[in-house]
Amino acid sequence: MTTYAIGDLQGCHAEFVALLERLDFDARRDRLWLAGDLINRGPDSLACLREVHALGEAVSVVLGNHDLHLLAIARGGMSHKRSDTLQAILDAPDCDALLDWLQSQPLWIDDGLDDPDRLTVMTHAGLPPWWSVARARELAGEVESTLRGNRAGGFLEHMYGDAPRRWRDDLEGADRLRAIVNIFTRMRFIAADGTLDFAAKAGLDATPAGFAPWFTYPRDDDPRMLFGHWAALGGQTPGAVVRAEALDTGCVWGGSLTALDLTSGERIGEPCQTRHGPS
Ligand SMILES: Nc1ncnc2c1ncn2[C@@H]1O[C@H](COP(=O)(O)OP(=O)(O)OP(=O)(O)OP(=O)(O)OC[C@H]2O[C@@H](n3cnc4c(N)ncnc43)[C@H](O)[C@@H]2O)[C@@H](O)[C@H]1O
Repeated sequence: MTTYAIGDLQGCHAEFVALLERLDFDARRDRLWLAGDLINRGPDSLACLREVHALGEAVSVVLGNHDLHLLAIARGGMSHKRSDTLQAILDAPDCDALLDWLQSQPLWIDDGLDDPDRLTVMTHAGLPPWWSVARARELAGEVESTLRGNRAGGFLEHMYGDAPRRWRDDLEGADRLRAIVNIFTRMRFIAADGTLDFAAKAGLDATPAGFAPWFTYPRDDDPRMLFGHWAALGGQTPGAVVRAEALDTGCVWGGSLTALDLTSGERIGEPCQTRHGPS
């Protein structure tokens, strides 16, 4: 059995299928971790969602900001954005089943919790230095149980926003859940006091003054942290002082789709077939 972690699909279905073929992936034998943002911007989000859903127990997924955006449109009354490519999902006969499945997915997955040397965690955007693994897992669980419960619609209605920009343990209600979502699914640059920047999305040469990538801050523990979300990193984590491994190599922007073999550390790439994202 081989476990592979793959970065943001963003509707790049042809590349996803080609990558699985290149890996000789067998759902009866192998396992897949997907870093979220399965959909949006790319050409075939519906096929991506169906493909991942059909993999059943062979796949573990964390939710990304674009996955939550789809849920917010479908079930939180939010509006489409101009660059969205989500309509085919909303019009599909199996839309409800796909969305029910998506809404039940976690913000966080881990393996090897009982062994600090083997401990591997995955979230869409990363793990901030101020949360231990146990604390982060617990906080992800607060959002996951809300999404699975009867307050999900209200949560999705109030999920959007950049405030509060800094985590506090005494945050409550919608602010608390929004802060957790923003940290796990939108974080890139943070300040030393824990303030998040939501404006900068390019590479490290555009680091805003007073901020630094989340993986350049030390932690008290040393988990292996897999994340997607930040396409401009191109799969690199320059300056990292923790074990952070970037998986989003910007397939939708003309880059490639990358699979990381979690045991050997080998990276296998499938080039973008057609540049899909808006310029
Ligand atoms: N609580 C909440 N509040 C608000 N929104 C919420 C939310 N929860 C969910 N959302 C959703 O999240 C979005 C905001 O998230 P953000 O993370 O703020 O922004 P994004 O533009 O959607 O980032 P994306 O996920 O597409 O990342 P990528 O690196 O691929 O792309 C980012 C940029 O990188 C650039 N890029 C890609 N490859 C590059 C490269 N090689 N070099 C330089 N730039 C590159 C691209 O041009 C692109 O502009 C909202 O639009 C909303 O839909």
